[in-house]
Amino acid sequence: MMTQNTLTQSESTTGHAGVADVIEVTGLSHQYGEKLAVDNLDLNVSGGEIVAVLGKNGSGKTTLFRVLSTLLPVQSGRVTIAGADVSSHTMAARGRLGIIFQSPSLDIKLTVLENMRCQGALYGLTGDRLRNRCDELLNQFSLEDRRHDFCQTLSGGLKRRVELAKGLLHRPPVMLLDEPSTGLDPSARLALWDALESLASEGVAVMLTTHLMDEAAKASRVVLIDAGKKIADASPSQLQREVGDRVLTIATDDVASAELVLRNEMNLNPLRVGGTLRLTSEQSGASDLATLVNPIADRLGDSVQSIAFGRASLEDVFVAKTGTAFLD
Ligand SMILES: Nc1ncnc2c1ncn2[C@@H]1O[C@H](COP(=O)(O)OP(=O)(O)OP(=O)(O)O)[C@@H](O)[C@H]1O
Repeated sequence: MMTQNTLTQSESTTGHAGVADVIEVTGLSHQYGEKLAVDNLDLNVSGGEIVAVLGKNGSGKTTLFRVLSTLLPVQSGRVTIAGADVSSHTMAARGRLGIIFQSPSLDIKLTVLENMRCQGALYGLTGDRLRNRCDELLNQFSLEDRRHDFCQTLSGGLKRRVELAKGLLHRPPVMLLDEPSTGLDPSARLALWDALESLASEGVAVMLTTHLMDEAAKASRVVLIDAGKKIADASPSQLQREVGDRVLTIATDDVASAELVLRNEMNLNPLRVGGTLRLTSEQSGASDLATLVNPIADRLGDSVQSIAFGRASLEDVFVAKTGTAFLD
């Protein structure tokens, strides 16, 4: 039987084709009834890049992921995966994708190897080709000694590694991951990122969605989305430089009063982020933010809990671009 995941021989791909193979999204919009979830979005990912699509809950990440992974139709705009248009050449596009969903896709009653063999069969891999590819991936993800273990006995991190290995069986040039760190402990996250970096170093285009700032900060590029719109697209360090690189964070007992003092008495333009006030060089007009520390401390007096001078974070970038906090 031909399943959704089965590829015909002519549509399947073999091997990574390198940096020319990219995700190309042009003018993509997606609506659920009246709700515009993705709004005229442009996005490109080249082979060898790890691109994190970062947005708050409800910003449109999953919708974008589902359109790219061919689970939702393209309503408006164009999406190509390694040259295959997902609307007109859906099966070819799917064959060029490795997809890791947020919810685990392993059959926990099967062993690691059995899970991989099932996936291989779906992609038309059999015999020596399948055996050799399984061996290669089990080795790459340090899973050789777990190959005959039932997946229900594996930790969350190991399960994720099996999912990655499964997703790569057919050597896709593009890897899509939806919130890949969900449910992983810190060491499993590190292992996952090692695996993603090694994929990228082989020329695979890696795109992941996340609502975690620290995860996005590890990517080679961050695409920030808000209410379905792309609001920034650059490397984490470029984005941080855009907001002035350095940020003064002021924590006080009464953030509303402190904000008034800074605005009215010191002619500064702080942004309120949660219970703190943040100032970049741009907002303060001061080329050296450090010179503001003592005057602000004097003016706010005892209500100041702390004034911290540090590097801008992706949170500051989000605040600067949208005027709202990332985490409310
Ligand atoms: N099937 C649906 N029907 C109607 N509205 C939907 C549907 N799926 C998503 N939405 C809405 O579209 C918007 C974008 O949702 P989406 O799930 O893509 O965002 P997200 O960034 O992935 O959020 P989360 O991190 O919470 O999964 C939200 O306002 C959401 O409520």
